[in-house]
Amino acid sequence: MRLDYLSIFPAYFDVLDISLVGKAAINGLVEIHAHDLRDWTHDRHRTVDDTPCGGGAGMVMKPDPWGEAFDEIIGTESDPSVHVIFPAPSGTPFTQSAAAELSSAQRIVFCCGRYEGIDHRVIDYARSMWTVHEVSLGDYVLNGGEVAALAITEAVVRLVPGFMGNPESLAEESFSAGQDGLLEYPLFTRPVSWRGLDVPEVLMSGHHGRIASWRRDESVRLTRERRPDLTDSDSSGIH
Ligand SMILES: COC(=O)COc1cccc(COC(=O)c2cn[nH]c2)c1
Repeated sequence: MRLDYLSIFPAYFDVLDISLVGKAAINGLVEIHAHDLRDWTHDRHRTVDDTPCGGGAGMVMKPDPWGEAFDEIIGTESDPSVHVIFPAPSGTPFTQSAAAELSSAQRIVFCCGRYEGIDHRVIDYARSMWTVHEVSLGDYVLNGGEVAALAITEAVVRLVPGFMGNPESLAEESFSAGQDGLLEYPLFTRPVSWRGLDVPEVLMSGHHGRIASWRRDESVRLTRERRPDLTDSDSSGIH
């Protein structure tokens, strides 16, 4: 999998060389390329933004640098196998299933917006050429798409076959199919008693049926408490 990052702060992605993703990059599973959008400007100030047509506060990212960067980084041929991701507050909520789908992509290009956003024609052009995803990580606003791109990268790359040392652990995570779309149950390890707090007895019983039942009950309780929106979805085992 090749990952490209287009940003006016490409140094954000240096961290990928040391993190979990770095290991994947080293063993050839993932190839990382970060690019400075200003490399595709031609004025002395390397300008990437301008005032919004129609007025309004803030600045909008100009389309020209994006178009020239696309030409050089991705090419001028249409190719639906290339996934182009625009993190944005206005995007579709990013989910574990979206991460799973993207984990089989051969190429993902992250376009990190700043200011008030990117000229919409950039997204329209990208949609005419590649597979575009405008995704939101949540109902809040960041200063730019870089942090969101890092989060999406981690969610996707850890699902790439061969990346995780113990793939079984993926099956029991929150939101994974193995959990029926429920939140993960509470986890414990040794010592059995810690600062007056004990591991639930059932987990020390060695009775696998009771342990499975306790874990399911805890997942249902937590999901009902924290994520009632998940309890009605078809994917969750509770209704
Ligand atoms: C079409 O894409 C764009 O115009 C992107 O423009 C912007 C503008 C400001 C901030 C961001 C970063 O994304 C978020 O804040 C975000 C993502 N998830 N939740 C919050 C992106």
